[in-house]
Amino acid sequence: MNDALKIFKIGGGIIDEPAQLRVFLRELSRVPGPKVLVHGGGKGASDMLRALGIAPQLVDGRRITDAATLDIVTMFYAGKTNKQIVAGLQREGVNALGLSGADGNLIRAQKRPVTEVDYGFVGDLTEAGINTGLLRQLLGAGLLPVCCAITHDGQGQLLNTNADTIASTLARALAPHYRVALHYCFEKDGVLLDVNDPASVLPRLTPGQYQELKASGAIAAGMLPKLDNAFAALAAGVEQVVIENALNINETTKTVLCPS
Ligand SMILES: Nc1ncnc2c1ncn2[C@@H]1O[C@H](COP(=O)(O)OP(=O)(O)O)[C@@H](O)[C@H]1O
Ligand SMILES: CC(=O)N[C@@H](CCC(=O)OP(=O)(O)O)C(=O)O
Repeated sequence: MNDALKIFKIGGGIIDEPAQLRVFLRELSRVPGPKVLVHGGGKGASDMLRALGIAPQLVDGRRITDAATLDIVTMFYAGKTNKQIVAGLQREGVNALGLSGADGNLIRAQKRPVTEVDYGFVGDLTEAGINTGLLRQLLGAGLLPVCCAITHDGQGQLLNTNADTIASTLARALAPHYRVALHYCFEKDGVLLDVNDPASVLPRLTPGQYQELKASGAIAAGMLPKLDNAFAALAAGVEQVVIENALNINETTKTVLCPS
């Protein structure tokens, strides 16, 4: 039987709040067994772009990434954010190793083709682009890989890739080698029936319920691409997919996705 592996994803809402990030990293250090952490940081990147006089542009939750934007998000995700998270894990006694997709050829992507929207330097992923051999070696050496949202195309071009998609694709690529649990962690306790009522956490969610709640507007905005990625992982052999509060990853309140 394969070993268990937990993949955690955190986004900009948590990363932007140093006290919350610290709580998450402490809780993560208490989770037993091999782990991978994937992080975004979209909120802070948008703040930094604005501070530098560039208006952030997002379409369906995906950032339009021109050359100047790519430079800044690379510095922000693969530099400041990744290294602060790694340093935070070291403080908790966890030997973390920060990586972009170019490092060790970890994540090779394809520049998104131009259709009605030109996303610029945005990378699309397939499971074949994930260097599972490297991840298995790092995990075998007792390291905790910390992966940021920057990938590469193998021809020297860095690309910006949505971090929810990276987490889902890593989980799918590693599913033949481990019993993978994928944890999407954010600032709420799970998927809510009413986004304004923190107590309305759905303990389980099926694809059918998701479609109904999407049609009624109860599930919207950033939760849509997150759940699309999450259900794709579940359908592709990832054993468990949960949506939960980054501050309470060792607690029981969360949304567990069910195949039917
Ligand atoms: N039904 C829902 N339950 C929980 N969150 C929801 C729901 N519908 C919309 N959302 C929104 O989705 C957001 C999460 O997506 P996003 O901001 O992209 O997260 P992250 O940056 O952590 O990846 C929540 O902060 C919330 O505002
Ligand atoms: C192409 C694309 O959209 N890339 C994302 C990568 C960061 C991310 O996904 O951050 P969160 O997890 O905090 O949303 C972006 O630049 O916003």
